[in-house]
Amino acid sequence: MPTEAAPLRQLDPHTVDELTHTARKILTHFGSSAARPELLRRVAESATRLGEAIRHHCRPVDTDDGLFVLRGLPVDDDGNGPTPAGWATAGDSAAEWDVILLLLATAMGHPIAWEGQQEGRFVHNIVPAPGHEEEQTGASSTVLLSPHTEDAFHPGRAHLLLLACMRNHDAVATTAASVRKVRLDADDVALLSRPVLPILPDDAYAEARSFAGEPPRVSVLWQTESGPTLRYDPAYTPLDRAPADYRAAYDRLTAELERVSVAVVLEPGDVLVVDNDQVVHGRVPFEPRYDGTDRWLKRASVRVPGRRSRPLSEADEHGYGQAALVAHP
Ligand SMILES: O=C(O)CCC(=O)C(=O)O
Ligand SMILES: [Fe+2]
Repeated sequence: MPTEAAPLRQLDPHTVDELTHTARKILTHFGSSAARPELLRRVAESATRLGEAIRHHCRPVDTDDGLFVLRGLPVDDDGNGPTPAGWATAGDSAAEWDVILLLLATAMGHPIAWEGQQEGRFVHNIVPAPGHEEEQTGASSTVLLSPHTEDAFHPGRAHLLLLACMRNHDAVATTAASVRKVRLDADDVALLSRPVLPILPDDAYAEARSFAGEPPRVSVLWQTESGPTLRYDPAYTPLDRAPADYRAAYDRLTAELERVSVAVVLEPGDVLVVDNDQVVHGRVPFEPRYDGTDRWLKRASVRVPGRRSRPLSEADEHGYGQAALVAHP
């Protein structure tokens, strides 16, 4: 898989100062990055005052890569302390970055959280966790995290995913594959645009996995005015229930996504912004260190108001009883 330069949006020093000072002020005022309604309100107010440069850097993805990297923000490696041993104990580790991500997310749309994931936090900590090495979740390490749409099981899933790198000593790559680079014949596209199979909730959602309702069947591909979009998570798609021709088309999509996949090695301070309708992302396997110096990302999810990138029928889905919490809608 080629390590390709992702489109880079380099922040200038003035913009970096503006963002970090704003975040520091908010954090000092609230004492914690835990996203209480008052903090989210303050973030929303502050975001409207951010300068034109930030707004420009936070514009939608504008290439078929379906992603970009914001670079230039500082990470205080010593000040951040050890990499948390799991999201549950992360607390206010690198809390200033939680606020920076919320500001960036707010400049792009509405940050969202899930009641059922990481205790409803708006910014998740992605770290390898003992006992979870082989899962298909962000807490895994020794297995390939296969390409997926984030929260593919849910109609309220993010339009944009922000992954900020705090630490990545072993240069472990995030993978990304854009549906806009995939070549499929018209029959495959037609087949995969039909709602044939459901996408079940992933292991990060304990409650949703025991939801009693009938799983809705969903389209994997969807055509929009600006090009195709996708909703894809093979690890949670019961492919054995589909007819052979559908499975074959799905396999060809998988092979194409593999062909166009790129490896993005995030450096501390990088914020990878992925369009969750155009790009599936994953991560290569790695050996966890479990010594406080492990790879450490922070993740925020964004809904973009008014975006029309998905089938209207998604509005009827139950979302397995999971509610997305939307900040300042
Ligand atoms: O660890 C990564 O690079 C990506 C993990 C992931 O899939 C996620 O955080 O949603
Ligand atoms: Fe993910």
